[in-house]
Amino acid sequence: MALLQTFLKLRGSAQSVTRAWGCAPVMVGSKRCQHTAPQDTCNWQLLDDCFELRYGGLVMHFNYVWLRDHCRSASCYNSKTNQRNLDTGSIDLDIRPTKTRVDEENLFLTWPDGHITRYNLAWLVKNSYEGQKLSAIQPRILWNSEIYTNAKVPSVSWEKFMNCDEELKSFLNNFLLYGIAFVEDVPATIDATETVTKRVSVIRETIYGRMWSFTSDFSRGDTAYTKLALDRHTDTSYFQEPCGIQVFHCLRHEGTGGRTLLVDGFYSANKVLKQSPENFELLSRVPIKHEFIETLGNHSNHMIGIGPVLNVYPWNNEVYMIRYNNYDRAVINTVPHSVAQRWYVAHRQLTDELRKPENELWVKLKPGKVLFIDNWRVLHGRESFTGLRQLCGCYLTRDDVLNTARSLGLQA
Ligand SMILES: C[N+](C)(C)CCCC[C@H](N)C(=O)O
Ligand SMILES: O=C(O)CCC(=O)C(=O)O
Ligand SMILES: [Fe+2]
Repeated sequence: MALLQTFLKLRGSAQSVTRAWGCAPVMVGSKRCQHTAPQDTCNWQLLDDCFELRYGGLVMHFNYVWLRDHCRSASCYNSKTNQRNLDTGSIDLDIRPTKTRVDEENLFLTWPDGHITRYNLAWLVKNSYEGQKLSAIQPRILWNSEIYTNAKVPSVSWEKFMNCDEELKSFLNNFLLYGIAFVEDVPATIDATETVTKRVSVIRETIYGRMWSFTSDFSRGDTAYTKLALDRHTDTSYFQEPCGIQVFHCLRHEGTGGRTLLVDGFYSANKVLKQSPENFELLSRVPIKHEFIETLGNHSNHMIGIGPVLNVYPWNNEVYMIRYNNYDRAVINTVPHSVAQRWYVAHRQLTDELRKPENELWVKLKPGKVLFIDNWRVLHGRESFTGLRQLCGCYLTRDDVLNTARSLGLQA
């Protein structure tokens, strides 16, 4: 199936991408000049408000302050620490190069004070707005139940996972591609769950604790602590920064039901984008509130998170986080009545997609099987159950998981 081989990314229609600081496409004026590099593959011209470079099949536009600001010379940039030395505040905002030259691999710009900046052309391709737009920040395989099942994503086993970096890498690679990943044969204890988790990254302590373990004892003021079914949702939508990763390990269940539901939120978001860019836009622009109010026993918490259902990178409309929890969604008072109806229509379309049976992946968590969920992408839920059921786990900080992935050479 083509979908399996393709790394899909979510991208908006061209008109919904706003370019606040675009360059003027046509140029008149005395500074206009055209040059061709020796091997004829690189063309450039100094336009009035930007430098235009044609190279590597791309037409790129660079702001002049940007070109001064990103100088990688030793006095402007510390390549040992990868930090900028140059004081951006001291650049003349009307700066223009006094001399421009291109050889096979480099662009040389001489600035009014005589300083020379050398840019490798391939570096410019990679770091230009136009070049960046071509590649997704995060390659992903969007899935419904059939796609995920057919992919036969291998689980890793505890022994190997703990001892072999290649296993950790392939686990993280699958996690980044699909938003879920499993480790099998983990001892059914909170301690072992913590150990397996710490192999991936840093635990995020929250109002629920660091490592948590819960049963249906209603010890906290939330439906999770009951035997009731829970429809698909993301957790901690009421945090300004919802938790990046959720870890689940079912330590015991003597009873029926209690299966876990997983749905790829980005797959559904992509369907909305394809069918109705206007609805996608509403879900990515209109901010709404989620809230957790707890007054139970000695727990007193009031959390509020505000943001759109679909969080997208503004420069390419790639979705990076879905915030979807109908239980915890607060009173909508951030939306004028003229938008409310359209927002509900858009929300309904997303809900209909998320609820399609073919998008549902059901798994029964058993002792030994630890599930990692990308809580910014994959929704989880559960079937109602009977009997004693104990689930333990924790949340992870997202930055640190991505950091581990990058340190192993993965794109994240
Ligand atoms: C996972 N753990 C049981 C600790 C907390 C559950 C939090 C549930 C909450 N309604 C939410 O969606 O964030
Ligand atoms: O009980 C479960 O399987 C999951 C409940 C839930 O949604 C949660 O704890 O976040
Ligand atoms: Fe949850």
